[in-house]
Amino acid sequence: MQTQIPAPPQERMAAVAAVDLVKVYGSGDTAVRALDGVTVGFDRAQFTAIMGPSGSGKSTLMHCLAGLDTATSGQALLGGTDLTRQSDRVLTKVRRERIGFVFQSFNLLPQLTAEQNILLPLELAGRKADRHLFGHLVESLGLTSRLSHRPSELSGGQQQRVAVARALASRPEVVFADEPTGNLDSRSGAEVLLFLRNSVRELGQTVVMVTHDPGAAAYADRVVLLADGRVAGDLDQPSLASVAEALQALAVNR
Ligand SMILES: Nc1ncnc2c1ncn2[C@@H]1O[C@H](COP(=O)(O)OP(=O)(O)OP(=O)(O)O)[C@@H](O)[C@H]1O
Repeated sequence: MQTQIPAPPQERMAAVAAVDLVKVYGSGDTAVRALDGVTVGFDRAQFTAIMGPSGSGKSTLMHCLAGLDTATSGQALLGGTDLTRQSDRVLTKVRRERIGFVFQSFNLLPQLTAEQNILLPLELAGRKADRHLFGHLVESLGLTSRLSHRPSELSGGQQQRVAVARALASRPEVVFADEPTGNLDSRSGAEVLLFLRNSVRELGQTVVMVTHDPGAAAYADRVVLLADGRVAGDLDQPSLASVAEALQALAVNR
């Protein structure tokens, strides 16, 4: 008799995963193997930082996992969806409806108010805002009195907090943050990182962040280290000291 192997329960499946992911830019003598067989999973309701030396493939990995770039081979899985097999039309829909983005440069629309910026992805997806979640995000990000302001009337820290609210307002399966504190002073940066960490703890949000800053990575539950397009380390409950030490070891071994 054949034994049926039960499928893994949904909650145990990684929110996002790369399976033997390869990305080659260009061809022939000038080809660059930016990802060289990366296999890694990012659990639900966990805050993971991706770190590694410049050129190690951090942005490429994030872009492939977010459907912003296509891998050469392997799988980029969001829930059960392999993004490497989807059309541009489907990828646009996936990015709009299932992923939240926070970029270093905020990327707010200058002609819209903070509130309009926060609600724009929901509007584009034809979905109604969850007013309770909206209220919670705005209040805990300290934006209540800033909702009618345009980005030019906000500080960098406030603009990034609007971008964070925008990323979370649709309850996406994952928030990808690319150097979210890169343009912020240390206090504003800490506010954004604390909020991201709380959104994982309190809202069960999954967050994957690329950063160069060991201090920022220490807010995460886990740090995945890349070197030369491969996974080169994995730290649970990282501290500033353990992250700095791991990065130092990578630099020495290069
Ligand atoms: N569009 C592209 N065309 C050709 N090569 C590219 C392209 N984008 C990235 N690369 C190369 O792929 C490799 C990985 O780049 P990637 O930007 O993913 O690294 P990174 O770890 O994010 O670097 P950094 O920390 O400097 O931002 C590098 O060698 C880079 O030069």
